[in-house]
Amino acid sequence: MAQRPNLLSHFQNLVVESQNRAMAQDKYKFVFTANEAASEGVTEPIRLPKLIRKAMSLARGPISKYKIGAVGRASSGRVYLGVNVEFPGLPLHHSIHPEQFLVTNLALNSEKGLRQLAVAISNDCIEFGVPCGNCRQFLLETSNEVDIKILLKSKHEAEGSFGKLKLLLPYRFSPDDVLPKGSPLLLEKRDNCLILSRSAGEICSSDCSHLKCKALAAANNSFSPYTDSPSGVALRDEDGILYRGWYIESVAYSPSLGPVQAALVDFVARSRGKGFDKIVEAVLVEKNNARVSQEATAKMILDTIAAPNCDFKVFHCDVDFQKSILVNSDR
Ligand SMILES: O=c1ccn([C@H]2C[C@H](O)[C@@H](CO)O2)c(=O)[nH]1
Ligand SMILES: [Zn+2]
Repeated sequence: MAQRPNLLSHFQNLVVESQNRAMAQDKYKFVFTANEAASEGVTEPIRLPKLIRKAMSLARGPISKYKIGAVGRASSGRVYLGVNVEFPGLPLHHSIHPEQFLVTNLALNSEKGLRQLAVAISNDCIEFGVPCGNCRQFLLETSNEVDIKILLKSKHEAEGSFGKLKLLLPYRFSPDDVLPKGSPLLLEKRDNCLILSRSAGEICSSDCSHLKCKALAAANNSFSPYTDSPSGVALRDEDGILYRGWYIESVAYSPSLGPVQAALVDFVARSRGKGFDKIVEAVLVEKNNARVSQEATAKMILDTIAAPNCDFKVFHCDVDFQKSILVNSDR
C-alpha cells in the first residue's frame, strides 16, 4: 500500500513532464495549420490578435528591448508569426521587422500569398499598429498585394476592422512600374536556373546535406528581378540542423532583405530559441561578379553574430542557359 502514492505521483510527474514538453515545443511555434490556429482562438481572420502575445514573446530585440509581433494568415489558411530581430554590434539597418520576417517565412514555406495581417507592440498593454513605410513598400513585392488586408484597431476598439494595403500606401512606386508585364512576383514560383560553377567542385544531383547544395537551391528561389543578382545562404548549427534563406529585392532597393537575414528568419523560426552564436558553418552562393554582391556583408554579419570559429565559404554559380530557355518557354 505504501508504494501506491509513490507510483501515482511518479505517473503524475510523467504526465506533467510531457505536458511541459509539449508546451515548451509550442512556445517556439511560428507556423500554425488552420486547425492549430483555431485551437489558439484564431477561428476567423479578425481573431488574428489571439496569437499576437505568442508572436511578441518570440521577438529578439536586445538593443531596443521592443517586442513587436505580427500575425498573418496565408492564402493556404495557415497562420504565421513574425517578430522583430536586432543584432547587437551591427548597424541598425540590418535589423528585421516582423512583417518582413513573416513574408520571408511565407516564401520559405512556399506560400502563395498573404491575406490578412495584424501587427502589435507590447508596452504595458498590447497596442495594435500598422506596418511602417519600409514594410508597406516591401509588402508590394508579393504577387497578391492587392488582396492584403491590415488590421486597423485602436486601443478603444474591441475588434477593429481590416483595411487594404493600398489604403496605407496610396501613392506607390510598385514592381509594375519597372518590371515587364507578367513577370513573376514574390511568392510566385521561380527557378533562377543556377548551377554551381566548375570551381565549386563536386555537384550533387540528389537531395543532400551539403551546405553549398542547400545554398544553391536557396539561390534558385531568390527574388532579384531588379538587378539579376540572386543569392542564397545555408547555415548549420552546432547540433547539425540546417537553415536556408534567399535574397529578396524591393523595387525601392533599400527595403530589400539580404540572404543572411533570410536564413536567420529560418533559424529564428525553427531553432527553438537558440542564440545566433550556435551557428557554426555558413555558405553563400551567388553569381561571380554579381551586380549586387553579398559576400562582404554576409561575412561581416556572420563575423559579428555567429560562433567565433564559424566557417564561412562562398561558392559561385552560373545560369544554366539550356534549362533557362526551357523554364522560360513554359511560362
Ligand atoms: O514600425 C516599426 C517600428 C519599429 N520596429 C522595430 C524595429 C526595432 O527592432 C525596434 C525599434 O525600432 O522596433 C518595427 O518592427 N516596426
Ligand atoms: Zn516595418
